[in-house]
Amino acid sequence: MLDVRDLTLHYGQSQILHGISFSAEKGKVTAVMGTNGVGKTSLLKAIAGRHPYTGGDIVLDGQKLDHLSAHGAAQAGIAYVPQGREVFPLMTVEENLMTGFACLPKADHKIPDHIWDLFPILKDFLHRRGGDLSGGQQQQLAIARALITRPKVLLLDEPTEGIQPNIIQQIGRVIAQLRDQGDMAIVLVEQYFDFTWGLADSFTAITRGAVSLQGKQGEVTKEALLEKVSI
Ligand SMILES: Nc1ncnc2c1ncn2[C@@H]1O[C@H](COP(=O)(O)OP(=O)(O)OP(=O)(O)O)[C@@H](O)[C@H]1O
Repeated sequence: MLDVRDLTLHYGQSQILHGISFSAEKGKVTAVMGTNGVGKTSLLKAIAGRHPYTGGDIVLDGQKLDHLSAHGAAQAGIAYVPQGREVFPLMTVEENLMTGFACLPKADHKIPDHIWDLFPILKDFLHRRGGDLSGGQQQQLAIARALITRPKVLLLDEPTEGIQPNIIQQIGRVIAQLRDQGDMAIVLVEQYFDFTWGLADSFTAITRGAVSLQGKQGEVTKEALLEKVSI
């Protein structure tokens, strides 16, 4: 279980996050929502060790993660699928996947078979360059690369952005399947409201860097959430 407690973050003098708290449980999808620029990506970057936070705590399975580096966060079990995917364009699908090995002991440097069950297209395109894949295929590759690290927490930043509807459905099925396996907490930052409403078990809405609404599915209404995350 991931606990984010009273997290603050600044870019220089400018404060972006004003004390964000939320929990993400194993076997659940926890949605973080909000309009453009409220700080969702900054929040994920802080959890993933990609940007320093200025206050608060990040706690994983009861243990405080003390301002870890990106590598340290990955080793601790936090996998991050960034907005825009950051697939290496000149490396093959296989090489992109192998970059996930960096935080694992050598004995675990093998692509597990369940990756091909989740994303059969990646097996077909194993030797194709990342940059030659479609946006949807790159998103699948980015999620697969994150899963290679055997995470306890999977952070997904806008996985449906710029992706055609049939692949969005497929990505939704993969997220549901990973949730149902029950061994990881999934944090989903997403602006596609209906996709998120249909998938998430709990919701945290952020407005101007602070939590404006929070609750489990069944506790918050669609209308109240829509009001907080619409422009
Ligand atoms: N490296 C940076 N330096 C300075 N300001 C930044 C930096 N990155 C983001 N910001 C600013 O911080 C605020 C929050 O940005 P962030 O990307 O976290 O928001 P977001 O909710 O993820 O937005 P989007 O939905 O557009 O991705 C914005 O005002 C943004 O301009």
